[in-house]
Amino acid sequence: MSDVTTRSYPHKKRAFNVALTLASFAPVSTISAFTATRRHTTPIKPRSQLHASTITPPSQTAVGSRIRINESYPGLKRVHANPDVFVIENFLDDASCEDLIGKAKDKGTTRSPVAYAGWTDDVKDLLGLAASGPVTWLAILAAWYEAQGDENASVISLVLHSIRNYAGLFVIAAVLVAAFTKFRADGLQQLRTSSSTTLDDLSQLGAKNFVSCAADLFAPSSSSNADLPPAAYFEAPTVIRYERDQSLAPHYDANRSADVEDKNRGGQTLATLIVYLNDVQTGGTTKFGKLPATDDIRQVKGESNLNIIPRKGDALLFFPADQNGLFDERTEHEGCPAVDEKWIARIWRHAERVNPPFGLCDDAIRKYL
Ligand SMILES: O=C(O)CCC(=O)C(=O)O
Ligand SMILES: [Fe+2]
Repeated sequence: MSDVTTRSYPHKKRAFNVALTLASFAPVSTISAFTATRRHTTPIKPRSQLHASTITPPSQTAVGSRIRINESYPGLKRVHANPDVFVIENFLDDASCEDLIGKAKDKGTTRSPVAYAGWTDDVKDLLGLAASGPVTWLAILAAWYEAQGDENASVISLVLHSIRNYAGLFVIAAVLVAAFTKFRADGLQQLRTSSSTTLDDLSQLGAKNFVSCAADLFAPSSSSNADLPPAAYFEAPTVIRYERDQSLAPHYDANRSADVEDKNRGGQTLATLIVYLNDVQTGGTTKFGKLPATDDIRQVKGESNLNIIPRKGDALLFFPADQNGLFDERTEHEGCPAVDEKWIARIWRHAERVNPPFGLCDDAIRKYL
């Protein structure tokens, strides 16, 4: 069932598929699940994508190959193999990093959204459960109770009363399910405390350079569809600011299954590209709780998990799902609590074209890239 992304958070389970992906989250997102506004989640894919979990993670099915990238991209360094995680040294120059921060400040950042991806499935499941079980039995029971003491009660009137009761109880169940879903979404929002904004104006230096470098990096994976430029698969860059103590809880950027919500934004998230926009001395590392430490200089020392220290201009690249969209459990990651202020910019590369308002518009891609 659902994932809450920034996109999906791990404590999730199918029985109540109430779970965070973004999600990321996603991602997920102005709880994008409840609004039609642009999501600059994670989500918390959400997608998605920090759930209370009684949940046993599903057994890992064989994850296939990731999408192809330009393996000779300058500065590309693998810090984990299978699943592949790369850092890319000096991916963006200082001027681009500063421009991204400046434009995000000018536009203003708002609380980062967490997408409760899969909420439609949850609502369907919960309503189905209520309708087939308690609502039916309560309706019949209430009709039977009403018939007590009425000598003229017939089977037909019992059936009619049951139907009437069923309709009333179903409406009550629907209201309760809606309230529960809203409560759940509000809870997930606590998992991501940063603020963010999307920058889709490719006439701006930072956004243009970020998208154009990302397009070079992902060029080989779009060569199968020559009509679509690599940037057509991107969500518009999201700039995220973490102030002291702000964080993003462990989550997945892909969704286990949130097909309805994912449709408008290019389907599954196949790659996450994060650029650190400032140097961070303390806190704010990006940690992969299921992967071992690396010997790279950006690794937090004395830590047993892969945990990357933000360095201005460096990028981090990983693949939340394989090239066929199969969710990769091993890529769970988190933005550890900030001590120094931390700024990042993120692009999610989806499985299919991402149309505006989530993606970039074709004219701008043609004109600026
Ligand atoms: O802040 C970080 O280091 C990670 C951000 C992230 O995972 C996301 O935006 O989905
Ligand atoms: Fe993420």
